[in-house]
Amino acid sequence: MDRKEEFVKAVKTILEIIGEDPKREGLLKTPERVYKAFLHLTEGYHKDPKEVLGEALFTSTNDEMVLVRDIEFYSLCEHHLLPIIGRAHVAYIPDGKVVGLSKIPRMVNVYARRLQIQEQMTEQIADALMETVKPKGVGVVVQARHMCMEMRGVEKICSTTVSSALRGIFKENIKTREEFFSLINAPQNRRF
Ligand SMILES: Nc1nc2c(ncn2[C@@H]2O[C@H](COP(=O)(O)OP(=O)(O)OP(=O)(O)O)[C@@H](O)[C@H]2O)c(=O)[nH]1
Ligand SMILES: [Zn+2]
Repeated sequence: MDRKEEFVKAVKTILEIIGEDPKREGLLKTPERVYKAFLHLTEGYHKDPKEVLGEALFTSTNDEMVLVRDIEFYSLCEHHLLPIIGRAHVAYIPDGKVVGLSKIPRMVNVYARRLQIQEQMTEQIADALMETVKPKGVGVVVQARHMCMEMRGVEKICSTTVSSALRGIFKENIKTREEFFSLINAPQNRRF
């Protein structure tokens, strides 16, 4: 049996255990659909985030803060395999090199499309940027809703979890940190 067949068999078993009939018409193709969906939702395991960033590095004399905010993402929590839906705000101060802007959301996606806990994902994003672009510093804030806290468990549908990771000058310099948080929160920086 190949891996796909094993997956399909496992989903059929799950359907039976929850009281469903995997042979009923509406469910016939479900195990295969779930297989395809999970391959997509976890495709980040087969991609190297640092390679993604490394594809577009440009020499630059700019040394002011660059912020890509409101990067929406979908992930899965590693405890319950339920969705984490959120936004990441990623900033850095260049030190001789800037990265192609689109590569930042691409890198966020690579980490999001794995089984995650929010704090780990936040740190991974910061570290990948530090190691690849080698800037003066990095700031990352992630805001997310955890379906395992909304649809089940504690059932708090209004709670948002906020996590941050600061590196280099963002950690050392209070003014840089303040600039970062005010840029994230400034209403005029909301989408126009
Ligand atoms: N720190 C952290 N915890 C998370 C994240 N996603 C889910 N969790 C938590 O992981 C914990 C797992 O706790 P357990 O007691 O082992 O599992 P559980 O019985 O399903 O817990 P409840 O959700 O409280 O019902 C829960 O408190 C979840 O809220 C995350 O991204 N970061
Ligand atoms: Zn969970």
